[in-house]
Amino acid sequence: MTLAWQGLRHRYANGAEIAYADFALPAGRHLLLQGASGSGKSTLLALLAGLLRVQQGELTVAGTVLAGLSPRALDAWRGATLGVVPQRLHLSEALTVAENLALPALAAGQGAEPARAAALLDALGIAGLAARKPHQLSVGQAQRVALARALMRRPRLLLADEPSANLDDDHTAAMLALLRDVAQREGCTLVVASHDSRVVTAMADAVGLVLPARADAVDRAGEGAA
Ligand SMILES: Nc1ncnc2c1ncn2[C@@H]1O[C@H](COP(=O)(O)OP(=O)(O)OP(=O)(O)O)[C@@H](O)[C@H]1O
Repeated sequence: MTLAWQGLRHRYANGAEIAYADFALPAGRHLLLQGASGSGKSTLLALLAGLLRVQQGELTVAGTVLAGLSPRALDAWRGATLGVVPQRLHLSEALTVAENLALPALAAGQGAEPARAAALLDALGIAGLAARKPHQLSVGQAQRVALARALMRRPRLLLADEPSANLDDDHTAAMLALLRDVAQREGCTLVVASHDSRVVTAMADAVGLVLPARADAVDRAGEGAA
C-alpha cells in the first residue's frame, strides 16, 4: 500500500490554506495523524479519501495518483480501495444493521454480500445485532457496526477520524484493538486521526505524523468567537 504526498496544499474558498510537509508511509506500517485543532487533520483525511480534490501537489494512495482521476473514476477508486469510519457514524436510522452493511455495495450497483456481512458482524462480536436499528445499539456497538460497514468491500486503506470520540476508556481500548485486529486480518493499512492520548498509546508502533499548528486557525477561532 503506497501512501505519499509531495507539495500538497489545500485552499478553502474563504482563503484558509493548509500546506502539508512531504510524507511517505513505509510499507507495512499504520499511520497515526496528530495535530492541534485546525492543523488540517480532517482536511488531509478528506484528501486521502478523494472527497476533496487535490488542488496542488501530488497525492498517491494505494498506487493511484488521485489528481489524475475523473470524478467517476475517483468514485470507483474510492469504493474499491477505501473504508471510512467517520467521527459521526452516519448509520441510516431507518435501516437495520444488516441493511446498513449492504448499503455501500448496493449504492455501487453491486450485490449485498450477506455472507460477508454476517462474517464481519461475527468477527466483531455483534453477530446477534443484524436485525436491530441503530437506535437500539449502544455507542460501542454502533462503532462496531460502522467498522463492519467500512470493511464490507475489503478496503486496502481504512481511515478512522477520532475513533475514540465519545467512548469511555474500556470502549476506546476495545475499538483500537478491533481496528488493529481487523487491519491485520484483512491486510489493510490504518490511518487514524486523533489527539486522544489513549489512542496515541494504543498505536505506539504506528508511524506518527504531527501536523504543525496553524496561525490562521487560531485567528479564525478568535473570529468565530467574536
Ligand atoms: N469547509 C471549510 N471552509 C473553510 N475553511 C475550512 C473548512 N474546513 C476546514 N477549514 C479550515 O481549515 C483548517 C483545517 O481544518 P481541519 O478541519 O482540517 O483541521 P483539524 O486538524 O481536523 O481540526 P479538528 O481537530 O478541530 O477537527 C482550519 O483552519 C479550518 O478552519
